[in-house]
Amino acid sequence: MVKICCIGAGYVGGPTMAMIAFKCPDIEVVVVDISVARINAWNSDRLPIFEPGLEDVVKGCRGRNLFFSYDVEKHVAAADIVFVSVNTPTKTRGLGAGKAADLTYWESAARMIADVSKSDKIVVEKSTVPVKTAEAIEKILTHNNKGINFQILSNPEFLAEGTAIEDLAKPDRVLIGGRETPEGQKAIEALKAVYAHWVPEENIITMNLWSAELSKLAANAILAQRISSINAMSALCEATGADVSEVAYAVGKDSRIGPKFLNASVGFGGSCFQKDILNLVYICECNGLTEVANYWKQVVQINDYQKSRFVKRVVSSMFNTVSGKKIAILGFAFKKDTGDTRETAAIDVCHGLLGDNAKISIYDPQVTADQIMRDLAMNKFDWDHPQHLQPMSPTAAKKVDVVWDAYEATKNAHGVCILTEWDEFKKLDYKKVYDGMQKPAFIFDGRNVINVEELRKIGFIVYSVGKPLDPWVKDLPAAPPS
Ligand SMILES: NC(=O)C1=CN([C@@H]2O[C@H](COP(=O)(O)OP(=O)(O)OC[C@H]3O[C@@H](n4cnc5c(N)ncnc54)[C@H](O)[C@@H]3O)[C@@H](O)[C@H]2O)C=CC1
Ligand SMILES: O=C(O)[C@H]1O[C@H](OP(=O)(O)OP(=O)(O)OC[C@H]2O[C@@H](n3ccc(=O)[nH]c3=O)[C@H](O)[C@@H]2O)[C@H](O)[C@@H](O)[C@@H]1O
Repeated sequence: MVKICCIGAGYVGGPTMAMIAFKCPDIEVVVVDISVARINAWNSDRLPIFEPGLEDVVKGCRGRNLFFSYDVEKHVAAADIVFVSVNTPTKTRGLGAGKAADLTYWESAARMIADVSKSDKIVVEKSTVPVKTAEAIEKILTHNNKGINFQILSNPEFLAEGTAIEDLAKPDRVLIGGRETPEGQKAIEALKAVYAHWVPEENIITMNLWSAELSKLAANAILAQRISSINAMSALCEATGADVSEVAYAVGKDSRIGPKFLNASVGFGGSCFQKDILNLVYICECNGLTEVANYWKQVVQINDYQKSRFVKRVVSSMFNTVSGKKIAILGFAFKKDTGDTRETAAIDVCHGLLGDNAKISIYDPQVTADQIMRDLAMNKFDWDHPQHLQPMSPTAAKKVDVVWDAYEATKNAHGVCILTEWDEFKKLDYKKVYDGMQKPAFIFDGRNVINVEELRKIGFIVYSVGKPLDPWVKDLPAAPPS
């Protein structure tokens, strides 16, 4: 029986390995992590991450051929194929801080693999890593040459949170990069055989290591670029009376462009887009490609601009101050159908509003109060962030209240900001929300989920990203000086 061990039981390691175990009953899969709490949660009825459909897949094979353990070394030693799916965050200090990928976790995983291995192994890069990482990993794995053969493969993951199970069950493509040697090709075939249990052969693409590593960064950069492109258009729509949804629809009808990833928003979030683009920028700079680096940097800068533009809209609409006013925040996760808050636009928007002394009341169906408080108190690297988005003092957290109901959050509020596109926000009783609020009642839709006309009829002053402006907002400057 082929044995797989995956190091890292996070948003990628957990679901991807669960899918492999589910689809390949003849393979034993053990997911290991240094976090005991995370492993305990994977072994419990309350999984550590919220992901539609995940529970059924895990329950379908846990204890059969899917296991979660914190006995990292034992399971790595026993495996034929070791996936590494540890975090690769942006460096916060030292050389390349604020841009380069921090490979500390990867390096320590690789050293451990080298130390405990007694048999040949295929080591698979599942984490998103800078191009050429495999070369460094090879050096680490072979540093205490015990005659063991390690083959490194790059097998980047393309799942999106909230749709991870669908994405894993029917991937657009599975990418496998490896050395162009007979041993490298043999390793590629071995990994291909795992995916071939459920992925059609034509969707399994093989290539050289560096192309596979770079393809992952390129895909995320291009996806994020589409969002920044439409968000940049949203600012122009507001200035001209065009409607960004209509523009996106018209543009997306061009079969060369396609309709996906053209939803204007308060800004993209998530653990990867910003981190991977910054990483790409750093790699370009290291290769002397200044113009290319500046091009991609702009995708992140437009995203920061969009978040800060949203905050300015809120403040300027409400008589240029939100000081002492209650603002309801509906949605804190970086997108719907996940409880993940990493790099969510909501953090920057809340910082901006707190910076203007607002009192905020937050409701998200999947994010805990503890998580929100941690997010708002954390120090974020301040690369290129405008002044009002700088880290706040811990005392500011006292002005934050987290509640478990949208109506509670909006009660007595002067304004409502919708920051995540949860389906339930489309179905709220907005008459009830309006009746419970201070007047004039403002609503700022950062996700274009509400029916603007209906809400205006109720009496709300409505701002919706990229939509024709409410007469109230129209007469105000789009971006007053900070
Ligand atoms: N979150 C996502 O949707 C996607 C993430 N990725 C990439 O996958 C990688 C992992 O991302 P996530 O799963 O979101 O991160 P995560 O933070 O949820 O999970 C990483 C896990 O690795 C564990 N870990 C770190 N060092 C370890 C070590 N030495 N030994 C054992 N366990 C260790 C941590 O405790 C943590 O539980 C990143 O490189 C990310 O860019 C790629 C595609 C999608
Ligand atoms: O490498 C990764 O981590 C993953 O990053 C993204 O997945 P994810 O961040 O989970 O979610 P997305 O659906 O891409 O959304 C990212 C952000 O963009 C925003 N978004 C998305 C689409 C859109 O049209 N507009 C928009 O503002 C979302 O609300 C969210 O904040 C990619 O879609 C995945 O393919 C990739 O594997």
